[in-house]
Amino acid sequence: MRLIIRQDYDEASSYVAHYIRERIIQFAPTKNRPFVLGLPTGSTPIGVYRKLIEFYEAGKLSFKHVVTFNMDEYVGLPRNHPESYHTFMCSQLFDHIDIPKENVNLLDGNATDLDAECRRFEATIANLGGIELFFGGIGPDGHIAFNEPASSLTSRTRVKTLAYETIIANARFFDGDISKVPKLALTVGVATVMDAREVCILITGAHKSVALAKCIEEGVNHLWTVSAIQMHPKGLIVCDEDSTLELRVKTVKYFKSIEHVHQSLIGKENLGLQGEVLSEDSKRRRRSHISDEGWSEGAITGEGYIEEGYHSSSPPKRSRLRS
Ligand SMILES: N[C@@H]1[C@@H](O)[C@H](O)[C@@H](COP(=O)(O)O)O[C@@H]1O
Repeated sequence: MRLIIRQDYDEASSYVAHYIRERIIQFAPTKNRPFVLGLPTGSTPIGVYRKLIEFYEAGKLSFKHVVTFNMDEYVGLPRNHPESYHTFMCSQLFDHIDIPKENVNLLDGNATDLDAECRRFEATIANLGGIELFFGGIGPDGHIAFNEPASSLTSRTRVKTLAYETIIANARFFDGDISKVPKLALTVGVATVMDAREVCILITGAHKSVALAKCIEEGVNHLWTVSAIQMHPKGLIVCDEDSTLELRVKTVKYFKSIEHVHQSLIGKENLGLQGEVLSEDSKRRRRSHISDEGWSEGAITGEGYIEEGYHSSSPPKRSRLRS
């Protein structure tokens, strides 16, 4: 798993928006081979959506061949209610980009058969060959989508009763009135998110620092459902400085040092270890390694070696460098 730490909310959001843009462009989607993107709601992704709209307006990104799946939706809230996730997604993103309406998938919280609606959603994802990149946020209790504490880590899309903490947290969107917050939601499961080929979670603010620490420094735990990302082969968490408050200094330094090496390799991506110009094939293999989970198995930089995240001047015992 990679942890990218940025100074504040804006910088972290910008990082994620660039990441999504890059992935879509690299994928080169077409009508028959669309890029399938999972998306969250909440206040956290707003900065990312703003940036994606900017890319679209500047002609730097098109969503014509992007298919989206949203993580969750309240049960029983009219589709056009100002706080429905449907309304949120249209006003924050879909109304401002060139995504075809038929490419947008949101759970219907007013379906007469909610279980059938959840099965339909999973089947639609499967028919498209799965989700390429799932972008998500978390609640302060470490829940992902509406997978509240103690949700099964193998869960799929289903109806969920909201935790009292989540109802309180979301009351801010309902005039601060807990009684107005729906108590049920449809949500993708933890496994639905983890099945995506890449998962990118944005975590910002001091109020999420305990959840971030549980997710990074402790084991996979159903009480902090986002911690399932530890089992993902391509998991990325992007956070701001405030959210790192509960992390150990060593943990923060470790991930920052990995990123430092990563950056220096990207900057030197045309050169081999001895300064030789790399073949296209080597560059491609190196790029795929660079975009991988990290460098903890011992990677080499121009400045020296890094083993398990710490700089050293002697070579690692087991180098996994591929170019
Ligand atoms: N179901 C959503 C989650 O998907 C979201 O991650 C969370 C955090 O919201 P915010 O980004 O506003 O903190 O809110 C809700 O619970």
